[in-house]
Amino acid sequence: MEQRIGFIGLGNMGSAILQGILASQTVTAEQFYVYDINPEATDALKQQYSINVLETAKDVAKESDIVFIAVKPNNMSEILTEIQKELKKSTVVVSIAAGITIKAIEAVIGYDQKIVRVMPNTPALVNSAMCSITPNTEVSAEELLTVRALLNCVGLTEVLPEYQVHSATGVGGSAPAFVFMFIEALADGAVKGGMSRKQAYKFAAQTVLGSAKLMLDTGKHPGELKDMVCSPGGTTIDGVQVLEEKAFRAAVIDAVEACINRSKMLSGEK
Ligand SMILES: NC(=O)C1=CN([C@@H]2O[C@H](COP(=O)(O)OP(=O)(O)OC[C@H]3O[C@@H](n4cnc5c(N)ncnc54)[C@H](OP(=O)(O)O)[C@@H]3O)[C@@H](O)[C@H]2O)C=CC1
Ligand SMILES: O=C(O)[C@@H]1CCC=N1
Repeated sequence: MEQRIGFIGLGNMGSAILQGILASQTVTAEQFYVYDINPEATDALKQQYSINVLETAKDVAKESDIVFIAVKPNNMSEILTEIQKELKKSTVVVSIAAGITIKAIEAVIGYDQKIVRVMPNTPALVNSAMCSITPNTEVSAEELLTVRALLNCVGLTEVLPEYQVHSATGVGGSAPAFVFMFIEALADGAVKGGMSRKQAYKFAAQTVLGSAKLMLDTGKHPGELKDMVCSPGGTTIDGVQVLEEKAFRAAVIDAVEACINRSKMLSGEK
């Protein structure tokens, strides 16, 4: 890939995507042009990779063929206003901000600008992200392929209509936080039973990883896979009963729904 890739904002998510792409070796470090208002965010990356750290967001916009904007949603408007005049017509602007619609971005940088809205997640750092991708009508099939190829370097991608991005935020963008809470809780249970904290985290994390892989690789329904674990009169079914009594699944559904509602609120739909 020969494009110059820009990043404005290199916090948790921006740096995870950038480092994930670098690890895939599809793009060289020299092809990256980056800026973050916080020098600490770029200092660490600069020490590790020979990326181009620029002085302003405008400079990044000027240099890039594809520019990722990875600042918090409430910083989006100021950044878009700042870079708007520097964008070439051919530049593809990729926004990963939760709750910021393509329409809202177009309203600032122009309806003829190429925009791709992405909802990624932090497993991008280890090449295991799940990203939704939504282009506006200015983006050609070839440009969409290029952005998708970049994101495929950091995990799996699905092209979605924009109304589904709220759900992608709940089940993708935000969900790693819920999974980490689950892993932490699993480990706490094992520690309660006498296992060392270190071993408990290893067991819990590998069990979540392995279970997810089992489902993805076999294509089996999660209910069927759950049933395969529950031996009649065995240990697991007792645990399943406790989770049902404590409304585990209802709590998870409500958590995802809360993310969806917040995403709708941020985008002015609610
Ligand atoms: N974290 C996640 O798991 C996910 C995040 N997202 C989206 O990604 C975006 C970034 O989130 P996240 O990485 O968590 O946030 P962070 O706060 O970790 O990163 C944002 C970075 O942008 C910097 N920044 C703020 N203002 C500017 C500016 N004017 N110019 C350049 N850089 C600036 C921040 O600096 P400072 O800290 O000094 O303000 C910070 O380093 C958000 O819009 C979020 O919705 C999407 C999916 C998942
Ligand atoms: O919490 C947030 O708003 C961001 C978007 C999805 C994950 N983190």
